[in-house]
Amino acid sequence: MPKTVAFLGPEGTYTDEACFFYAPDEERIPFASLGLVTSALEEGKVDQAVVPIENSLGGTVIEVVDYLITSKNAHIIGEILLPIDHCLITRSGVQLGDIRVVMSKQEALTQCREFLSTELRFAEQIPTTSTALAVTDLKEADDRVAAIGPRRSAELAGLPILAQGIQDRQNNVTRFAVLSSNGDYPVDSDKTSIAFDFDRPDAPGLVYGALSPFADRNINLLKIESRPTGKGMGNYIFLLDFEGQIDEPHVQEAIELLKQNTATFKVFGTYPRAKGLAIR
Ligand SMILES: O=C(O)C(=O)C[C@]1(C(=O)O)C=C[C@@H](O)C=C1
Repeated sequence: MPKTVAFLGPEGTYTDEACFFYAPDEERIPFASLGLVTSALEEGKVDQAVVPIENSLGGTVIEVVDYLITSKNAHIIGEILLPIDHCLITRSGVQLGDIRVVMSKQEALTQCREFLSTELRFAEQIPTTSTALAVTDLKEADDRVAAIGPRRSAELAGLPILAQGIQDRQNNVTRFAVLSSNGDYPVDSDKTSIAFDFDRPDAPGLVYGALSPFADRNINLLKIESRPTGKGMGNYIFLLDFEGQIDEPHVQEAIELLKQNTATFKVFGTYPRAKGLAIR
């Protein structure tokens, strides 16, 4: 039986493309928002989900990282790096000077900040649940409205592209995570993502002390960031990506030492690191 894989719809989103790249032969199911995608996984309605987690211009997709922090079921089992090339899409016959409103997912608006602030500086920006939804909504909108989305979403909607490559940098890439509710990890895993917070008040050397067991064992850290815990100003949970599989002895040693100072400790997943960009 094919697996069911949830993704952020409708058809034509960047996540649709990443999901197709990951699971061309599985049953791919679109959901109307990221919240609905993660709930479907959490409630066991689908086997897996593909979600955007980080962009090279805009940084973390906060909604997804906050879901991973609280989820009881989700594990990262893979990642996909997709080049992101944004198009300005309109109804037919519309010129740049006609546009008063630009709709897209907030992440896409953020990635096109320079274009929007120079070419469309007086246009109102309206966030939508996905880029492709903004594009399909154009069909019911008037000529003053434009959308930012992938070329494929314009093709699917039969709408013209007024400008392409409007993101602030040409080498714009989004990292997507493949999430599973099954705890098994892929055999060829070589990257691990964890989260932790400290069991003691802030003090000099706290983060240094937590990370030094990784440096001492030659474990390459790939990413570190913090998110507020919500328990008050100055309370953070740290998110760490590093090279290595969770059950390698030197990784286990570093984690055991780290855990001596943590209140919360969670493994988001151990999975194969993306070897290159997903080719279209
Ligand atoms: O709206 C989409 O098309 C998506 O797939 C979501 C998303 C995101 O949230 O990061 C994915 C890639 C781009 O960075 C912009 C939007």
